[in-house]
Amino acid sequence: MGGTPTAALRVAGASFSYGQKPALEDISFALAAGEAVALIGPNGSGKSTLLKGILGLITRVAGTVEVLGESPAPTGTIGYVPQTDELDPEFPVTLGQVVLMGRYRTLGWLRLPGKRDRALAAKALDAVGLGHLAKTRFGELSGGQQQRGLLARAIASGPRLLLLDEPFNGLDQENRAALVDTVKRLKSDGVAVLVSTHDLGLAREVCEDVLLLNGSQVAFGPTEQVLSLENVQRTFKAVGVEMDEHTVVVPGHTGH
Ligand SMILES: Nc1ncnc2c1ncn2[C@@H]1O[C@H](COP(=O)(O)OP(=O)(O)OP(=O)(O)O)[C@@H](O)[C@H]1O
Repeated sequence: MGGTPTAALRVAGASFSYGQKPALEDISFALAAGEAVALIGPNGSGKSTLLKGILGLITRVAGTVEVLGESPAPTGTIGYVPQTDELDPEFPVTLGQVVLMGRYRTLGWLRLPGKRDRALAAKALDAVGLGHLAKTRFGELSGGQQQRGLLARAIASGPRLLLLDEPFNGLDQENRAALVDTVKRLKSDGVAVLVSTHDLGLAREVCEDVLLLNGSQVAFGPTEQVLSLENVQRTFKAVGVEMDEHTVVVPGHTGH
């Protein structure tokens, strides 16, 4: 038969807008099953906008977005982990209940979660190494544990494409290592991962490709090739930008 295999995600000439002028313009890239793409750009460059645009939460004013060759995405195929600072810290539920919520979309409104749903939620929580905290109130967990809990919620829904919005911000070494491990395992199970991050180490460690953004696409391609100092300087539009193993250092830029 031959031909190009269907990408988990294919974005072509896509622009997204909150109102008058597009917030993000002319994005084109593809992501295969079992692979990961890192989205890298300064604050306000459009990383969250792209993830929300792929989810259909923000208006696409040009181009196409296909998930598993279909548009709109087939129901239940995308998992999404937002930034934790978008959460209500008083969320009055346990970690186990948060993860079980990952099953609701698959279930639809009329069925209550059954034994299989509970087993899948427990398995997802174990996958992020937090099975022992299932009964802890979500708001009492550390930021890193909450982030891992939200990842478990997304995993419980059985996604083929996982969108992660800066999951590594402010994580200690233990939580970071646990997240890296989980992402690697998901990839080996065939899940495609699109992750926005300021962590160049993460991009190098788990992402085959990098998409550099600043209101529009600066570059896309294999990680080592695209993450050059010249490209990163163009993306951050700053003279004197330096890179070390993990971060982009921009003079006068506070980052997160
Ligand atoms: N709800 C909104 N309404 C209008 N404009 C918005 C909204 N959210 C974001 N924007 C604008 O869209 C552009 C891209 O923002 P976005 O949040 O996607 O960037 P980001 O790269 O995710 O930033 P950060 O690293 O700070 O999370 C910015 O110019 C921002 O001001």
